[in-house]
Amino acid sequence: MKIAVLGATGYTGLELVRLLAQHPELELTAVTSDSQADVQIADVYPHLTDIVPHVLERVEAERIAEVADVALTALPAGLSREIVPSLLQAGLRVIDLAGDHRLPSDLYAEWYKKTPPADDLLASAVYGLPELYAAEIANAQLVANPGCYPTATLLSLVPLMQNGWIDPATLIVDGKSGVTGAGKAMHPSIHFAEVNENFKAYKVGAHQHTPEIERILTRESRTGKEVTMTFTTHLVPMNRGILTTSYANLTVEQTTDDLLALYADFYRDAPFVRVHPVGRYPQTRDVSASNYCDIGLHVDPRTRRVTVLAAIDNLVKGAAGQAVQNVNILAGIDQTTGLRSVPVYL
Ligand SMILES: NC(=O)C1=CN([C@@H]2O[C@H](COP(=O)(O)OP(=O)(O)OC[C@H]3O[C@@H](n4cnc5c(N)ncnc54)[C@H](OP(=O)(O)O)[C@@H]3O)[C@@H](O)[C@H]2O)C=CC1
Ligand SMILES: CC(=O)N[C@@H](CCC(=O)OP(=O)(O)O)C(=O)O
Repeated sequence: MKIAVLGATGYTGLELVRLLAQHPELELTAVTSDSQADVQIADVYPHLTDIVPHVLERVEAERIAEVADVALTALPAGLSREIVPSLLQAGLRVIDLAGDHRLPSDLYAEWYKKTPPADDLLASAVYGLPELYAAEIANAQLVANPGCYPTATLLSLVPLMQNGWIDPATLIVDGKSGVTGAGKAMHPSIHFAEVNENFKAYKVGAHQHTPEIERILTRESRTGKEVTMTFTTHLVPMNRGILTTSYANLTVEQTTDDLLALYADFYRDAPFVRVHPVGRYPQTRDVSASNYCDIGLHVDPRTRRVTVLAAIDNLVKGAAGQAVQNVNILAGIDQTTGLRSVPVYL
């Protein structure tokens, strides 16, 4: 299958290029950029010298459809919405890494403060979390690749939601992200001096991933009751990685061992989810540059609350790796193809 990466000069786009350059069955055939059009990608990013020969081009749907079967859009929110319809019309299948096709139009307008895509397009988009929706992804024309925080949060909470073992009204999620999560566009709040030797919350009560997480948890909830949660995101002075910590009251008398057995069973066929044993908890270093999501949990017998932790690499399982996993599913090949790389511990 031939693949085009739109927004190849951005952080997730570059990660897509890296993964596709070493993928045994997918072929990278086009890369786009607006600011660096007509320049060889290796001249912009010398680490790609002698590895990726492509010249960056401007987005032109018909031309991309001539050389590719699938377009991966690693573009800013709002821009994907403008470009995706022309890609679909040109006959491409699309995996959108931006948030534009993950929410119904009212929630998108409210949380992204942008004009939403057309309702029929949103209705046709499949939410691309392979551990839950692989069958739907396989036949999709448009896949909405999940957000980074939602990937870690959903994988760490869905087993409990499906079984009704937590009270969703008590759910609190803390997210911590490395700085590449914000993309390469410079903003004063992510200036080196603002981030280095500092730790701060951001978008408190206003993070755009809140409705994405709540909707999928509601869809997967045993009771079907609408889930609302408290969600607070924090910026960590490191390049890659997300760690989420979720807290909720248990509705059952289960122990840590019981819950871990549930998770082990739930993810028995999920090659990228690793459930830690009792007393071991995920850390970002264990998943860095890999497509793994590590999960660990603890039931506090004093409070009857569970703490669930998950770690992912925001650029890989939180974006580009998950997108390649989704392409593998579209292509009908093993979903781990090209994604089995060992995490980079140091
Ligand atoms: N970073 C992360 O961890 C995650 C990001 N996402 C989402 O994925 C998308 C991409 O994110 P990220 O890679 O971080 O973003 P970046 O800001 O790093 O990259 C954006 C890309 O879009 C291109 N671009 C910007 N404006 C235009 C334009 N007008 N026309 C054509 N191309 C344009 C840029 O190319 P150039 O500047 O060369 O023109 C660049 O290649 C975003 O929607 C983001 O929210 C999702 C999950 C995780
Ligand atoms: C550290 C940091 O700033 N991270 C970004 C992640 C953005 C993102 O992934 O945006 P969409 O999923 O909405 O496209 C944030 O928290 O907004």
